Amino acid sequence: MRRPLVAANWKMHGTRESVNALLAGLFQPLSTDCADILLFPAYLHIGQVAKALTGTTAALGAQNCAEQAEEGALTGEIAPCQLKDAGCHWVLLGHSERRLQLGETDAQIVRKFAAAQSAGLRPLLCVGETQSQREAGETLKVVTQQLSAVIDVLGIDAFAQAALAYEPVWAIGSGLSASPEQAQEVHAAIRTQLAGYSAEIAKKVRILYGGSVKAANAAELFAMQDIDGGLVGGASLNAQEFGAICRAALGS
Ligand SMILES: O=C[C@H](O)COP(=O)(O)O
Repeated sequence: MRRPLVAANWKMHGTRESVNALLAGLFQPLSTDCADILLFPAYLHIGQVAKALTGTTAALGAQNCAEQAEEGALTGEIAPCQLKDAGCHWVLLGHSERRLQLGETDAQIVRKFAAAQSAGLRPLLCVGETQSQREAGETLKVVTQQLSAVIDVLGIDAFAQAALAYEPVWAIGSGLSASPEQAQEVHAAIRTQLAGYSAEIAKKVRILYGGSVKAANAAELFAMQDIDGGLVGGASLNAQEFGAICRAALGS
């Protein structure tokens, strides 16, 4: 049985003050044993969130990292070893906003994945198709290619400590979630692809769904066999809403 994981991606949101208010509102979900909870604040707020999470079981992650594990002369970048030092356990990689708006390639994502792991961070790799790819019937092809890009270079063992998030681009921030059946179809395909390399890893790896997850739809999404939790954007900026999503994971 896979323990549910609910992750909050705060993206480029928040001030020191609003982050403190959000953390205060999250005190109850963070201290209730309903799911593994993971917060991805903006880089600037990592220290502040790390301090607030002391004594809770919640984990901390960064939304991105540099392509090399160690520090060096690379202006404006943040090395995985620095994230680890700041208290991060996880790093989000391959989010569609980075792939599509910043031109991040599979090759870069693979280098970040390797760098993160060698610094002791666990990657949460995002995959997902655009609206036009879905309409062209290319959903499974796109998602399996994004996953293969990592497995082909780093091998299946790279997923022993990692997690995946299926995030259909058309569902992100749109209010239009994939239906539980649409999401389950892709999650099952991802697990089957992993099982082609290692049945053990396929069984263990958590595959989160992301894309307009809210309190109102979380329970039905998390009830699906291969959906092991959520990667929550907008709704994670509201403590009550995110708390309800975490509680929904308890019933899954
Ligand atoms: O990383 C989170 C996803 O992009 C989902 O965002 P959303 O919940 O605002 O649709």
